[in-house]
Amino acid sequence: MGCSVCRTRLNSGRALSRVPLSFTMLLIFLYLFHCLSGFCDSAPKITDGQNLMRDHVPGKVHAVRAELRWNGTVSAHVSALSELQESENGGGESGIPVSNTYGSKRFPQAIIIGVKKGGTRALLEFLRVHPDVRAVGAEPHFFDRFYHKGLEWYRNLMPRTLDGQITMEKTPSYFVTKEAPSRLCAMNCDTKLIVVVRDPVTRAVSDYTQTRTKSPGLQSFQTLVFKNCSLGVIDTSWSAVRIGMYAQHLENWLQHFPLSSFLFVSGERLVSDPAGEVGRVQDFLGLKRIVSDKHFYFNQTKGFPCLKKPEGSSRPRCLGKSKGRTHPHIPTDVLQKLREFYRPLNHKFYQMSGLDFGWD
Ligand SMILES: Nc1ncnc2c1ncn2[C@@H]1O[C@H](COP(=O)(O)OS(=O)(=O)O)[C@@H](OP(=O)(O)O)[C@H]1O
Repeated sequence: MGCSVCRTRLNSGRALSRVPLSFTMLLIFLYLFHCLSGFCDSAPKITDGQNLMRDHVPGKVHAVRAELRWNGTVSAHVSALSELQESENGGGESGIPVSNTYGSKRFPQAIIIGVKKGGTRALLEFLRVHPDVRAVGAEPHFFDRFYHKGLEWYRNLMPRTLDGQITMEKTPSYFVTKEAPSRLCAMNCDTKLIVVVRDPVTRAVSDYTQTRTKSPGLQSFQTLVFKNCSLGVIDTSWSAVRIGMYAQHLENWLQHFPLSSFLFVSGERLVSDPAGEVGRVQDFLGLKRIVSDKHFYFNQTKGFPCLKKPEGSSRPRCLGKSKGRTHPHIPTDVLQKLREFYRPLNHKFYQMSGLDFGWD
């Protein structure tokens, strides 16, 4: 019995030694193929990654997936994929920490600095469809609220980018923050600045609508907008009014940046012709015009253009409920007074920017 076992072992040993090298290679190849199909228990599954990325998948992920199909180095590429997920999620927007080392965190080369309620979120989401744009999801508020945290804190918030990709963020309050231009210039005076502007009257109503959503007991618009109601004097200390005084804010920025650093985007045209406005932005950023008409459709229920395929999703998506709210009715004479107040300021802004937005 013992001898027969020994004989068997000896025979199988000899047999094994005769196994051709090519057969071993075939086994290795089959194993790698098995893993790449997502069945290796020890390796993270690509399908899991896809679920994590359901909201934001950068264009570069497709390239990484392609590499996953054609190369055998599974773990390196899975970690690259994880990195892209984290970057796209604005360094943890999904709440799922993913470790990675792919690309590098850079200061933004372009920032959407304003204006509040202008359509800044729509613009950023449209730009994120571009494979060469990487952006922080949340508003960093570095140059207004968190400047004391230092530049490294700010840089760390940024998604990792590959060479040739543009890092972006949007914080609409920068446009009205006195210190923001000098602070931003101290970081990089060549930063490209994008300002989405919207008719200041509608913008003020939009701003008021948002505040009222948060504080339902808020006084009426007409109570807040006047310093002296009977004389029709507008209260410029009310932020909903002050933010729309674009010429004044631009003047502050022009102390530190040349006009050529700015691109003014029409908030109205961003709704009526999103591809046209995004086209201008892509040119300004020196990007190939990839985001085009074919990326948008008009959603009748929402009443706004939506993305057919947002970054990271194969399903159409509109912006959330806080974008495109129904505005309350404001008496026409109140709106008229506000329009008159803004008229000279708008004209000054048209002169300064070299663009007539046709608000009056
Ligand atoms: N495609 C699309 N979908 C939804 N909403 C759109 C879109 N394009 C522009 N807008 C307008 O964006 C307004 C909100 O502006 P912001 O994103 O700059 O607001 S915020 O400052 O970040 O709070 C928001 O203002 P309200 O309509 O007053 O809600 C919209 O009018």
